[in-house]
Amino acid sequence: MEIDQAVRASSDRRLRTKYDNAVYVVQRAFALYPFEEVAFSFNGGKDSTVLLHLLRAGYYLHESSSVGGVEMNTIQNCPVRTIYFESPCAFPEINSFTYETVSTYGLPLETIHSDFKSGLEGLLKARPTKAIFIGTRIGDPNAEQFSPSSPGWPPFMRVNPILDWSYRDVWSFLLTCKVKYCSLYDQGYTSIGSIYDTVPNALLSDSSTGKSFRPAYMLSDGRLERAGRTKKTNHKTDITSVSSNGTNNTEAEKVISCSASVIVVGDEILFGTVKDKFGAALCKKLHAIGWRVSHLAAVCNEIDSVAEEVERCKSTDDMVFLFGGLGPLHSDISLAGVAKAFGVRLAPDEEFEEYLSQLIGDNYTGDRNEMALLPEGITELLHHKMLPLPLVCYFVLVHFV
Ligand SMILES: Cc1cc2nc3c(=O)[nH]c(=O)nc-3n(C[C@H](O)[C@H](O)[C@H](O)COP(=O)(O)O)c2cc1C
Ligand SMILES: Nc1ncnc2c1ncn2[C@@H]1O[C@H](COP(=O)(O)OP(=O)(O)OP(=O)(O)O)[C@@H](O)[C@H]1O
Repeated sequence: MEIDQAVRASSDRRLRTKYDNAVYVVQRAFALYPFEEVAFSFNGGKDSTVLLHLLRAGYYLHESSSVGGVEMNTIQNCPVRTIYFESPCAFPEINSFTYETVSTYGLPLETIHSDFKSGLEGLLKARPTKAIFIGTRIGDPNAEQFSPSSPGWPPFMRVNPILDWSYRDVWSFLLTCKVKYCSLYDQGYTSIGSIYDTVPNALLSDSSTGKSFRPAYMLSDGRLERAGRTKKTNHKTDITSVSSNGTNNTEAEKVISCSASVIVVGDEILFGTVKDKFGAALCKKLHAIGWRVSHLAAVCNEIDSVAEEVERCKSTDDMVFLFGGLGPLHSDISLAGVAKAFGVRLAPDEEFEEYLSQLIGDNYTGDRNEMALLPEGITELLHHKMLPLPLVCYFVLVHFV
């Protein structure tokens, strides 16, 4: 199978590890659910293009293991039910790439002309669908690749084989496997939304002409992948600009008008096995410096719960303090929740990963399981890097609001 061969022949150890883990997730899903009850959510974007080829590789390996490898070399396609939410605001290049790819790989396509939630409700009513492959990436090594749809959504399992892939991983895969991708990426688009909210990424602007853009794979800092997306507007008045009657605030008034909310994340708080002392102490401190704390909430270790709470608080308060759920465990999902609330992606700190790989030597591949093998001093260092959520929140606030 050409995808598998290309990755195996590559000298990029990190890519091979990411690929093996992702294909394993695909194979697990094919083993767990009846094939006709699995769907693939495909939109012609780079992440879903990666996913398509991982599905082909996973399906090939799954089928060859179930029939003893006989004649399976001929399987090039993965006839998985494919769903595309086609929007009138989609780029024509995205539409044509999607339809061309569907035809090249013989994917049975179901086009849906409504929003995700109601489209999925209709889909599940029309045909039993237990699991849906999605090309979401959140760059969080602790994230769950199998995650049930959120409360309030129709019930299915979201299967996210590339959840922990970085921007660089996506491009190493597409370029190593030499597969076709949508032409917009060669024109400087790095993440594609609708025609109304997406432009080429200015960081790829060709400085000599100022007119053309370099290809998406040349973006060196994957954290800026969404720089070509117009930011969601924050309807809350900027506290440093004007007061409610339109006049400029004095410095003192600005401080007094600040409001905050405090979110503590942790199942143990909700189970009542641990008492939260930090929240109360923080409220006291804030009150002492003239801030109004409008809300103190405890939420469970779930990305969507954290995201919903942050979303709610950030639209009403000037500052949101959040703590808990920041360690290296699977249950530590706060960073992913904050990122989701801001509509941004967590990106692995590739500079730090490189530093780690120099410390550990050639054996480091970026696999999260290797964390357990790290010498104590480095684990501690890593811990320090992951701990200061207030700083991370600050970073998210400063850069994305
Ligand atoms: C097949 C599919 C399933 C989804 N399931 C959920 C879900 O269970 N809960 C949720 O909050 N959003 C769900 N979404 C919405 C996505 O999380 C996300 O908001 C959407 O892909 C837009 O992402 P973007 O802002 O990166 O373009 C789903 C989307 C798709 C295509
Ligand atoms: N309109 C859609 N139809 C079907 N699936 C979709 C649609 N929009 C998003 N998805 C699913 O959600 C995943 C994540 O979407 P996202 O926009 O983050 O990535 P992408 O479109 O693949 O790449 P890019 O970030 O470059 O736009 C997709 O890979 C796909 O599985």
